[in-house]
Amino acid sequence: MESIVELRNVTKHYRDFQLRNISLDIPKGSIMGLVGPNGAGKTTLIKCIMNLTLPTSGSIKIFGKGYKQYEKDIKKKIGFVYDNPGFYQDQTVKNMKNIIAPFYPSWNEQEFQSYRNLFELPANKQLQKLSRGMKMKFSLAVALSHNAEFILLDEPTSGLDPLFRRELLEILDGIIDREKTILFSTHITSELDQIADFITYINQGEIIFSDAKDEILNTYAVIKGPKQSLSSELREHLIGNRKTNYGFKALTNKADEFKNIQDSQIMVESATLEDIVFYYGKRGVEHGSID
Ligand SMILES: Nc1ncnc2c1ncn2[C@@H]1O[C@H](COP(=O)(O)OP(=O)(O)OP(=O)(O)O)[C@@H](O)[C@H]1O
Repeated sequence: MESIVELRNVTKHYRDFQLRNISLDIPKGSIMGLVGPNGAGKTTLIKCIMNLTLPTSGSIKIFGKGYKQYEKDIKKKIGFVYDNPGFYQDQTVKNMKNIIAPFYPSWNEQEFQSYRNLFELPANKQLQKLSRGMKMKFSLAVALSHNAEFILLDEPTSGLDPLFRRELLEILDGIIDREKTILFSTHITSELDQIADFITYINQGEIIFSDAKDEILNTYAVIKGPKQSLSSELREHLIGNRKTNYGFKALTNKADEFKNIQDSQIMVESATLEDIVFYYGKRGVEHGSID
């Protein structure tokens, strides 16, 4: 499968934070969701992919090309949505669009106007007078109007009302039919349930898993049982163990093995993405200890 984005052993060192050894492939024509808690490194990773910050080490190829030689070519084919895109805030929607459009040889004015109407963006309002959600919509309308092959969205739904969030997901889902590739970061796992083909979960600067969504949902399960069933062997397979009134509750990445478990008191349930993210978040503090 052709990869639109290829990261190999990418690191980024800040004083108090490190993005560690990130290797990632985003297959052409797919939607990848990037999820992780606050401060996990999602925006840092996205900035590396956009060449807005230089990795400390490792290599990045977009459309099979490196930024050193092909920055302009690459950037023209990316639609980037985030909440501080460096637009001139004193310009109106219409003027800012006129400044941006010539940068893209494949700018599609008709498409921009149809998104502007759909998003109810007032042409003559200054950007600084738009709400956060409206600014995000403007950024989105720009990103979707120059026939970008790769669309990168950093928390595009933050600041958007639930109705528009849903509409946005439908738009993203729809444009995939036209062979585009999408990476978007979010805190809302239900959005990934709806549209993502692949999920990458990062925590503390490291990829914990990156795989096809269906594969992930098959790999993980939520395990519940009474305290007396919690053998040391069982603990080895549990992630984010939690004490409950009944006994324990945890995640496992060995769902298959638990399907055949002999202990009739242990319950095995399908895990949702929200479960997976929740239990991994608990991992550092509670792994293997409920006593
Ligand atoms: N320019 C910078 N200089 C120093 N540290 C930085 C810089 N940018 C980000 N960081 C740190 O890197 C860590 C990861 O930040 P990042 O914004 O990538 O996380 P995130 O996963 O996007 O978080 P959130 O979900 O809260 O937006 C944080 O601890 C942040 O303080």
